[in-house]
Amino acid sequence: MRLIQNMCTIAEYPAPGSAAAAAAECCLGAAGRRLVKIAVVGASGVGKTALVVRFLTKRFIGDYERNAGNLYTRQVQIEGETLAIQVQDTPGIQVHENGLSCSEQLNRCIRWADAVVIVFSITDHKSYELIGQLHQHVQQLHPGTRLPVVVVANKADLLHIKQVDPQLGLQLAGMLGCLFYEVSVSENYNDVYNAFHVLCKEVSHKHQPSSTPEKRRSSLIPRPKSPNMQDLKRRFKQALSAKVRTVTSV
Ligand SMILES: Nc1nc2c(ncn2[C@@H]2O[C@H](COP(=O)(O)OP(=O)(O)OP(=O)(O)O)[C@@H](O)[C@H]2O)c(=O)[nH]1
Repeated sequence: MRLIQNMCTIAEYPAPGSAAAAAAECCLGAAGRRLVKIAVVGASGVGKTALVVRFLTKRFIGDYERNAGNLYTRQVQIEGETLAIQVQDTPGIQVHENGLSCSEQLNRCIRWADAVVIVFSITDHKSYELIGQLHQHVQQLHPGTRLPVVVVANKADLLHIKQVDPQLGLQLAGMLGCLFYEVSVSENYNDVYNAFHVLCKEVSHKHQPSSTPEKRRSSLIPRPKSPNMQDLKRRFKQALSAKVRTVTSV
């Protein structure tokens, strides 16, 4: 859903891929911040907008209108480094008899992302059933790489009307190789923050070069041989040639 209330703390960005979004990325680049792009996906009504807004503003505002797909930005500190995060809220996914129905807009958002949050609601079994297919779809749109994904089970405060045991979400996430968070966007900010934070950390580590050019260069410089080894080799050769000489002289 789209946020109705005026949120001055959130910088709202146009859709990914547009000229304005590219300009926004350039600005962030110029500020020298590494950029982490996260898409939030899931069935309709599971609380995607509420989750994004909670993460960005710490507030839960229960009143939203249908989501047109907004892009927001904020900065976070990950292991002493300030990263710029762009979070793309997406329209709810529809399910048809023959599987998922993902619009081209949604596919563009997923391709654009460095990481994905897949949300379901514990009060909606159908939203849980989507997770597997959605995860597969995300990975198909990123061939040749394993995109970091976190599965979020939302509305943990509504236990009296739950249709899915959060434990099932944990098991499924484990099978898919994803991180898992059970949250109540309405009641708990910390869990929401942790879900995004851990994802940013994973992306940040993934993008970190395994070794710096300086390290690589130094590993190419041959190490000086141990004088003892050289000495040993010389003595071994001498002994060998002496033996050869004795053999040929016989
Ligand atoms: N009780 C409770 N309600 C929640 C929670 N999170 C979201 N909601 C409510 O669930 C409804 C749907 O939330 P949205 O954030 O609009 O859901 P969405 O996934 O963005 O929906 P679409 O835009 O249709 O895809 C709203 O009325 C929210 O107030 C939660 O943790 N607990």
